[in-house]
Amino acid sequence: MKRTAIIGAGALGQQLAQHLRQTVGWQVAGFFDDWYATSTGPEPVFGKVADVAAAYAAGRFDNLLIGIGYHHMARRQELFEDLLAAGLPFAQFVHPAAYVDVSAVLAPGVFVSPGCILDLNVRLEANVLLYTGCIVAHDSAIGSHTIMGPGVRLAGRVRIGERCFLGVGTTIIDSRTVVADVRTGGGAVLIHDADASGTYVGVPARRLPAHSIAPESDSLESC
Ligand SMILES: CC(=O)SCCNC(=O)CCNC(=O)[C@H](O)C(C)(C)COP(=O)(O)OP(=O)(O)OC[C@H]1O[C@@H](n2cnc3c(N)ncnc32)[C@H](O)[C@@H]1OP(=O)(O)O
Repeated sequence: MKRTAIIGAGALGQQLAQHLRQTVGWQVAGFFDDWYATSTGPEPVFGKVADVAAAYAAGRFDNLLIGIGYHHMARRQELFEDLLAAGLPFAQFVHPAAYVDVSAVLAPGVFVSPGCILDLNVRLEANVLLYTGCIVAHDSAIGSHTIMGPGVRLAGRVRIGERCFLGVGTTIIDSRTVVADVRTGGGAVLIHDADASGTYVGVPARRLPAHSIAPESDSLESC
């Protein structure tokens, strides 16, 4: 049994932990968090992010997952890359209630929630997180650190860039490309390429002017 530590003891970290706790062969060792000194779950907060390497050397956990959510995409990437470069091993979690075709390729740090379906030749790059019930059809590829909200649906041959957040229920038709740093609103339907970073909403999706977007929060709290 591998003991997994989670970076981030807030809402997302607790959701990831709950899936691990209920999955045979997985155990939550504890959390690392620069803000929270305690966890709402049964496992301890071992310390801050700066303490991860020492705790690993001391044998307190076997591998890591990132529980930093869509309000902090740059931090999500930075932490993953720094810890990987420091030689920390990342887990790769696929919930037993997900279907993943044997041809799918999943990179380190990937998290696939219950109810997801990944079809033929799907590729998830490093640190991708799929919330519950996402469908990724054949030959689609999702870039590093990207998060897909509940019930996102990608048709075949869709390409998603790095650090994207696809809001709940987003649908993207086949063969479309989404560049890096795109965010979509809940229920957005992309029928064209998203060829500029920014926020896309509606049916069919339109890109919002930059001034109408709320700034990201400072807190690491994020679902
Ligand atoms: C497990 C989990 O919970 S994971 C998290 C899941 N959560 C989500 O998926 C949330 C997705 N977020 C949204 O949909 C948000 O509305 C965002 C990010 C698109 C925009 O949020 P904000 O920056 O606060 O923008 P704001 O609410 O001011 O809306 C800006 C404009 O976009 C429109 N708009 C916002 N969201 C949507 C939407 N989902 N669909 C259609 N139009 C939308 C607004 O009507 C407004 O239009 P206007 O300028 O013509 O009046």
